[in-house]
Amino acid sequence: MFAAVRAPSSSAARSLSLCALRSLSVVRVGKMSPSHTLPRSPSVSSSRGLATAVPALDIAITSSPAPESQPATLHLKSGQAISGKSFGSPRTQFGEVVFTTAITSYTESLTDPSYQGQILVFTQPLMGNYGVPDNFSGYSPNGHAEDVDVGAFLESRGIQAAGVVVSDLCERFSHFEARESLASWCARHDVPGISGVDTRALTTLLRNQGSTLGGIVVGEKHDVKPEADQFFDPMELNLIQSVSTKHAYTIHPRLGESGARAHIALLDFGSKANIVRCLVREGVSVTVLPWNYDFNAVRDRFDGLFLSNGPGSPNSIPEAIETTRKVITEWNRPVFGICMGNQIIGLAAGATCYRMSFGNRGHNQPVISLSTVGNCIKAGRVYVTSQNHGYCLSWDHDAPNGGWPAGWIPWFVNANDGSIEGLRASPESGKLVWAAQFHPESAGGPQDSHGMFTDYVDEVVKLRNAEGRSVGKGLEEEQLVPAPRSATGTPIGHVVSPSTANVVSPK
Ligand SMILES: NC(=O)CC[C@H](N)C(=O)O
Repeated sequence: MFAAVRAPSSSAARSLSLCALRSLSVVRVGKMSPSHTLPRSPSVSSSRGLATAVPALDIAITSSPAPESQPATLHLKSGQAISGKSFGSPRTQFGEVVFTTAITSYTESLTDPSYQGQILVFTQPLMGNYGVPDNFSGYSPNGHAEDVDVGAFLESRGIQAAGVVVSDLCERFSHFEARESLASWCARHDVPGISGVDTRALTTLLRNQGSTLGGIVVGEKHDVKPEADQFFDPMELNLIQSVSTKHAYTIHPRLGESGARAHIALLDFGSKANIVRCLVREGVSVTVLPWNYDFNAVRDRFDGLFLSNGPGSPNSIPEAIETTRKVITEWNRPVFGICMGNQIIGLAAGATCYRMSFGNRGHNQPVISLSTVGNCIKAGRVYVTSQNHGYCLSWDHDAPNGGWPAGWIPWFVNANDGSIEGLRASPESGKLVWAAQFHPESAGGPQDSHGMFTDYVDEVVKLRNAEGRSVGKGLEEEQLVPAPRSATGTPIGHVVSPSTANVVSPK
């Protein structure tokens, strides 16, 4: 079944270059007629059904060649091979092959730094149909000022996945926010893709055999099986250090620093931008810290700590586990973790983590809440969630409290596979620590659990008021770089200039 899957033939894609006059950055777009201008309507209906003012952008289109599509084969280390044709960057790339059942939001998924090192297979057959927006067009669909800092649409500045596998690649995209095709976006970010693959059959294979290494091989010798040592497991690397910010910076809410309800520190393991958007929209200032920042040296300058998502294995960052252990044993302010953050809090609390057979990636993962917390999460309810993870906290059914130390309880379980989907400090422990394995910030995905951000920030503000503290002042000016304020700034989840200030040295 996997030997001879063929891509439909098509003429070589013509591509054009698109010059956004505002930023003077040059990007390529897919099939369009050369030398014309795309005007932006001053007022259109947004994808969320709201009548939204859109700033007019004149986009000049000029011809320029796109990478030619070439024969390509996806080789799996387990021996299977599936042929198709290349798109994006015409080069060979190895990694872990994982699948997502998400049917939309390929732009958000591909810019999620948690996909570093992974070749992402989309089970949904048609990909690329609504193109790719300009993250820094200066336009925010919901009119949020803070989108200028973290970008309006994407989860980081570039494509983070190592490669892309699709069934049908749509080259004639259509969406009022689209600026280029999926193929030209991948080419611009030097990311290889393969189309014409029966991704549903491939997914069945990946589900049956579990976590699988593979490589997209492009060009003349695409069908020659790579040597065994060319396949490598990215999960053995510290991927977090390459995606975490290298310096601390602060983003204030719309009302400015003086209007902030609290000041939260975010340990950036490869944070999705929407975590920052969700926090800032709750009216707090957020200081984004490198993954190995010595938070304990500055913790009392903040009202709460947030631990982000991130790529790779949680065991690759023992320094962060140790920092977190100190935080949750010595500090009594609210702490929240998402995905990698959940795993780090669990390990710091004394639980263990395992690599799942094929992980949970998609926007339709049901989780059952085991306890009521705040206004959003009620015990016994099912929440449909967005997920992207291959590791999970262990739970030993034969051990007291699942093998977890006293004072820690599971918060959610997955309704499909029974895996642990979050933990919290028990109410009796007096600690204010919660974490979710899934992504309440979504982007993309259902927003059932968005209210967890409101509940967390409310808890932070409640404690601050109860203790009579004023809003945390965050880091001193000289410990920060200026917050990113433009397309040339430093968006979340992207490598920036190095700084060694207050960073724990890796062993
Ligand atoms: N989204 C995430 O934070 C993923 C965490 C970790 N890399 C995993 O795969 O389990």
